[in-house]
Amino acid sequence: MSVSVKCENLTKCFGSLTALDQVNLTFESGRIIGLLGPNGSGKTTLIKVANGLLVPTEGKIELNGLEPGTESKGFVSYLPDADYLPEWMTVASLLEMFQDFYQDFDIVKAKEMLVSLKLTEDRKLKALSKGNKEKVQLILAMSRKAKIYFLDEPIGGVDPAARDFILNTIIKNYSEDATVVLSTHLIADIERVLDEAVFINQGKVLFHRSVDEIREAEGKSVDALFREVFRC
Ligand SMILES: Nc1ncnc2c1ncn2[C@@H]1O[C@H](COP(=O)(O)OP(=O)(O)OP(=O)(O)O)[C@@H](O)[C@H]1O
Repeated sequence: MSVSVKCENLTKCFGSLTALDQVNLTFESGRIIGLLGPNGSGKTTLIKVANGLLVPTEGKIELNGLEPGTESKGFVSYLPDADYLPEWMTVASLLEMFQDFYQDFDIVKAKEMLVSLKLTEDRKLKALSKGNKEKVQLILAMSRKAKIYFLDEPIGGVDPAARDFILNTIIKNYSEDATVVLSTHLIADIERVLDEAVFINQGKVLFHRSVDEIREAEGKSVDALFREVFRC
């Protein structure tokens, strides 16, 4: 295993608001890590900084030793939390676009996943329901043979019946030396696939532990611990 994501004193301020506050984290390859925290805790901000959409105010993040930029985009697959693809494009044309953009895009795998989720290629994105649009976006992100995946709320809008398929897709489709960092509020659904959990609150890391260790030491699930730590 090698270090694939490293944050050193990573800080991001929006005016007087500190969205990320001196974050120090190290993620190794081959791990699936859940970024868990209440609304507004800084999860999306961290993922955006990692993907070069936001610039740190202080500190840095490195992806396989590189700061986010053109080179890192070649091996980092990013699923944003909001719709980001042109709505007028059909699923088929999106597959072609990804194939043109990313050398590591596996179109055969993407097509197989579309069939499994009963999605057809001829429809325009704008004609799809919210959940089906999310499925298409996730399929595109997971069909890259990337080294690092950042998935911001990958199953937020997806119906419970499809969630298991999608989680299995995530597990099945990432290679053993890749790293998956995902943010979610659906901890109970997702924790079975997680190796590690980062609890984050008001931009600060509360802890970063292995999921097995949490279960053994605390005698409860990650979901139960989350509810306890962040009880309103
Ligand atoms: N572009 C921005 N301008 C100003 N403030 C911002 C901006 N983006 C995020 N914030 C603020 O930064 C903080 C962290 O937001 P972020 O979206 O990272 O939280 P989150 O943990 O992803 O939340 P959620 O679970 O609700 O998606 C919040 O207080 C948010 O209002």
